[in-house]
Amino acid sequence: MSTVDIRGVTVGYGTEPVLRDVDLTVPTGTTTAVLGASGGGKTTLLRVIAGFLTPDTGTVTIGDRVVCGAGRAVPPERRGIGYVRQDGGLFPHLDVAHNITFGMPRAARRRGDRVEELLELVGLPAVTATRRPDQLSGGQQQRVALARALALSPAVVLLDEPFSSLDTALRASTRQAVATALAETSATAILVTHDQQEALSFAGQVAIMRAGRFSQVGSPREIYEDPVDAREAAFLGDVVHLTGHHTADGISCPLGTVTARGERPPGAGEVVVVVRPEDLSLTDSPGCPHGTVRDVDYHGAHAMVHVALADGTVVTVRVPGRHSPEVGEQVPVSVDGPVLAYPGSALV
Ligand SMILES: Nc1ncnc2c1ncn2[C@@H]1O[C@H](COP(=O)(O)OP(=O)(O)OP(=O)(O)O)[C@@H](O)[C@H]1O
Repeated sequence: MSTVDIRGVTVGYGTEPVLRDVDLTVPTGTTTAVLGASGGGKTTLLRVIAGFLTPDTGTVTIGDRVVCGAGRAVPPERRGIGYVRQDGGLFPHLDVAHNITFGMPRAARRRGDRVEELLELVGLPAVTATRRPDQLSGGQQQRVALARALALSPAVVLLDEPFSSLDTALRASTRQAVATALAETSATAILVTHDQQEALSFAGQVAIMRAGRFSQVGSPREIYEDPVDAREAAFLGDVVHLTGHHTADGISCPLGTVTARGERPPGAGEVVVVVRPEDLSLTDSPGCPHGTVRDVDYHGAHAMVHVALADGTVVTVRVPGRHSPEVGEQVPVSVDGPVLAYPGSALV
């Protein structure tokens, strides 16, 4: 049983802390994605968990063992952790089999079927074993890197942006293979990424890191559908930001009078109304505004339709690609899903 528990971790490289009083619990056998902008401290967190960096304060517990803090510092090789780096970090002069068995005790290395077993686990054919890294695609190299990380049956696997160098198609298939392999080994995994789609689709829990702190930790749906503020909503996906005002009937905004879910705090004054383009539609409803299609970004499966409403506000509506209207058309815009509201004024 290897829950990873991080409590009150503060750490930096100089005078300024990079992580400030960070808490995170990753339940045993689950995957958490740490999502954040570049430079936010994601890799630093992995380094602390792995034991490459000692925090100034706080503790890291793996299972029932405190691995750092409270006067203890278990060295990296004794933490039971597998680490997959952004570039895979394979030894270029060794074939795949030797890359995978590199850290294994000699007795285990002699058991030839372990390599085959690990290759199968990450979805690679047994013939791959004799190839060198430069004879593999980027996605295959990342799968070998995972196989190597899993070779010692670690309780915890840390993945530092392992898919970021791959192109879109390879990225999706490699991600799927890695997710399946992790599920089969029941390892507790932490994936660091700055890709929102990757975080939402890969992990059971997503932790948003902003300036060295977690601004929100929750399931992918909680994070996407109920972000803590307007900035985080925009970080997680496309949004329409509008200024609204409280009235007796709800919040009045350019889309009409709407009822906001999850307003923080509920009450008075001006608010930022946040709605996702997929929660708007080009259909008529009582009291809905109309506008003129100003521009259409066609993406095949869907299109982003930019509509200028009568008061000059421009909103973006996501529609199925085959339903995209022509520029200049007059269209209604209805709210078709949840609306969020936060204190303050719309961001521009
Ligand atoms: N070895 C180091 N010495 C000094 N500063 C460092 C070191 N490593 C990282 N930093 C600084 O710490 C901050 C956080 O870096 P970190 O690599 O943890 O961020 P990140 O969220 O993983 O970013 P990215 O997504 O770009 O990899 C950055 O400002 C970075 O410049």
